[in-house]
Amino acid sequence: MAASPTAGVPVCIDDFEAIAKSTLPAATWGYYTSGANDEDTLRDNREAFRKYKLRPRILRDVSKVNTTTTILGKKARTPLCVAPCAMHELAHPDGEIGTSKGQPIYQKQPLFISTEDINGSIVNQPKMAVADLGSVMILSTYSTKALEKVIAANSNPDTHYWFQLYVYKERGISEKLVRRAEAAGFEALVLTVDAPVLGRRLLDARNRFNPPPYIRLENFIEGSATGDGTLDKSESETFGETFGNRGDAGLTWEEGIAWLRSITKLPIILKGVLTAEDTELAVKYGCAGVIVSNHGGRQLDGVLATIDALPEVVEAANGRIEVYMDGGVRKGTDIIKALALGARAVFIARPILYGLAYNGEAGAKLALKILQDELESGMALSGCRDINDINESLIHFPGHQPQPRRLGYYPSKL
Ligand SMILES: Cc1cc2nc3c(=O)[nH]c(=O)nc-3n(C[C@H](O)[C@H](O)[C@H](O)COP(=O)(O)O)c2cc1C
Ligand SMILES: CCCCC(=O)C(=O)O
Repeated sequence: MAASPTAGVPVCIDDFEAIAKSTLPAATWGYYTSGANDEDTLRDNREAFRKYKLRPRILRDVSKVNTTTTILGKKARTPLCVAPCAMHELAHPDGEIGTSKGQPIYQKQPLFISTEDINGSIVNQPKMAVADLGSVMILSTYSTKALEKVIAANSNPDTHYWFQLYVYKERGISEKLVRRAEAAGFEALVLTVDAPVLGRRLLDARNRFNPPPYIRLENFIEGSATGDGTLDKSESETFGETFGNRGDAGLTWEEGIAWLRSITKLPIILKGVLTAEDTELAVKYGCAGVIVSNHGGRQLDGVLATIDALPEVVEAANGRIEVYMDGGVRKGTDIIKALALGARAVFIARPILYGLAYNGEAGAKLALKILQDELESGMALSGCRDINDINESLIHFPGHQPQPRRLGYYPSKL
């Protein structure tokens, strides 16, 4: 874990986290940071990356590194994407619009953050001499800015918006959200399937976490400028209770996925797949992709870290659908390891919230820029010019090809 920032300006994601911890109200910090129960999975998500070591190649021309790829067949300028997170306004009034506008722009050159940047200019005013960069942002059903506003705030055609969906017992609520997402220009629906009930988050229970009154779940505000939904939360319910009372824990492959497919032509991505068996079913039920995710350790505690579950899912998908991952990604080399193990794209959640908490839109931009810079420098240092150069041969893991050589293996004359 990196030390906390010395001059107050974050230079890595752990710095943002340390600042968020000391500045956010305790209950918000608790909601953002915590996992379920003992938080074993929360910890494992990060720790597991360390087991996979890199096998860099040398003396390849890496004077230019290109992170362009395709996601669901559409051009993306980087495989670094934004996962859905409820209530960005808890971090900063810019909310999801700040995240959205923060996403497409980053400074293409120089590759590394300069002293000048560290001294502040990029923090307060991200440089505009930048190449626009686009990838995917998934907007949560529980966003604090209405879905129409978030998509309208972006002008970069290379940025793709997907809408994350929870299915409610009152299907009409979910159907309305689907219709609005379609009309607004969202390109895919991300159905979160690891939360039939809410995980037991002890910190939230102790804090009796409830968003402050100024927080509006704009996708549900009836009669607002853009919202026409009907899910309003009663005063006495906590956020978690609302979720438990309205969400449909009875959802199944046969009925639920078939229902969703029957009401939309948008591609459906399942978020929260951890096994080969469910990957096979996702293919069978016509899903376009799966996100290997354990909800950032917030749902079932004790499941595999996502980087450990990824190879099984990639193997089962066998190129038939795209496989993405999220969970514990905090460094450029984490992204490289996930891509090397077969992820098409990688999503981040808490780093964005910490970026927003630091400085709104500019903070979200800075967090993304740091990760993108780390991805590019990591690729250069591994001898990868192109995303397609990142493959399994970059990974060393005990039991994984190539096998580690035991001491004494080499002939003594060498
Ligand atoms: C505060 C918070 C809110 C979240 N809200 C949602 C949500 O509304 N929908 C969803 O599918 N996942 C949600 N997630 C899960 C993330 O999309 C993602 O799976 C996970 O946090 C990734 O791990 P990371 O935070 O380590 O990057 C949330 C996560 C956090 C931390
Ligand atoms: C109340 C749950 C919705 C947001 C969410 O998915 C999370 O907090 O993890």
